[in-house]
Amino acid sequence: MTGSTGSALPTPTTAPGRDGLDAILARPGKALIALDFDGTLAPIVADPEQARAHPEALTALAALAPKVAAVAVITGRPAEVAVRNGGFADAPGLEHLVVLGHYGAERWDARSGEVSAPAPHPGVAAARTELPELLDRLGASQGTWIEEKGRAVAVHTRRAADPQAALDSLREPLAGLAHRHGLIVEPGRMVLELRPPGMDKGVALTGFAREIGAGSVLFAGDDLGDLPAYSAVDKLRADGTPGLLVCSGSAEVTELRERADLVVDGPEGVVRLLGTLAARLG
Ligand SMILES: O=P(O)(O)OC[C@H]1O[C@H](O[C@H]2O[C@H](CO)[C@@H](O)[C@H](O)[C@H]2O)[C@H](O)[C@@H](O)[C@@H]1O
Repeated sequence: MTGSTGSALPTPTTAPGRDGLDAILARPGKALIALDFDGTLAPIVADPEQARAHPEALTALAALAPKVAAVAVITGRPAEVAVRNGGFADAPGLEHLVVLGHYGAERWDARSGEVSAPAPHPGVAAARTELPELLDRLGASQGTWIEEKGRAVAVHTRRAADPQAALDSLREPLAGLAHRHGLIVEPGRMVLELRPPGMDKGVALTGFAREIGAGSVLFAGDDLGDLPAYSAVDKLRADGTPGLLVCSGSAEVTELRERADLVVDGPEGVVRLLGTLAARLG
């Protein structure tokens, strides 16, 4: 499913994907370009605090944004963290950017510079309190650590000697903890996040596409938390809105590759695609 890269626009490998790209090219002013952050716009690193947008990302986004209906970042990160690590605040050309954080529960608008969000779920505080003792009791692998996310709490294993084994050993106990406090577990790349139910990137993407009256949608992601957005694009397509599913390819996650219309080479490939699309839209 890998499309060609370089200065020519790659050709999606599926018919719906080709229709999606054709629709974006035919009526760019109706196109929504929606992008995940970590692993898609920002290369994966061991310390999430150090994750930054690819050096060419802002240039590509700023070139594309004025030519399409909207550009949105849809991320599991708190919105303000994605804005900070992405360098999105006050970025020239991105005056209308929207960042939907916490899988869409939070929203930052570049126009106002403000974040709107619902009241915190009480289960998050309760789970947070129990989590360190639970990890101790389980003898969690060295390198396992807790990320405080405000509206959620996440357990990372990327720094463990065997990250996948460390992650797998925590799945059941963390599912139990989440369940006791009315939360869900969001699995990701060497991370298990305990977060409130009721929102996902698919709901977020569909809502924003409706809000702006999108006539076509491009969504790019790399991780399991992006699958609901893939399903949302499938549904939009079934309902008559063309869409293009882009996978920011990695060796860690294969599920998106199988459903994507176009697989590119990680954030480098995503940024190249965005830049090429902007150039093509002239
Ligand atoms: O929805 P996303 O924008 O993809 O955010 C998902 C999670 O991203 C972060 O974790 C991931 O990136 C880290 C930095 O590269 C990496 O160390 C970690 O292994 C990845 O899972 C973030 O820390 C999580 O809170 C986000 O939910």
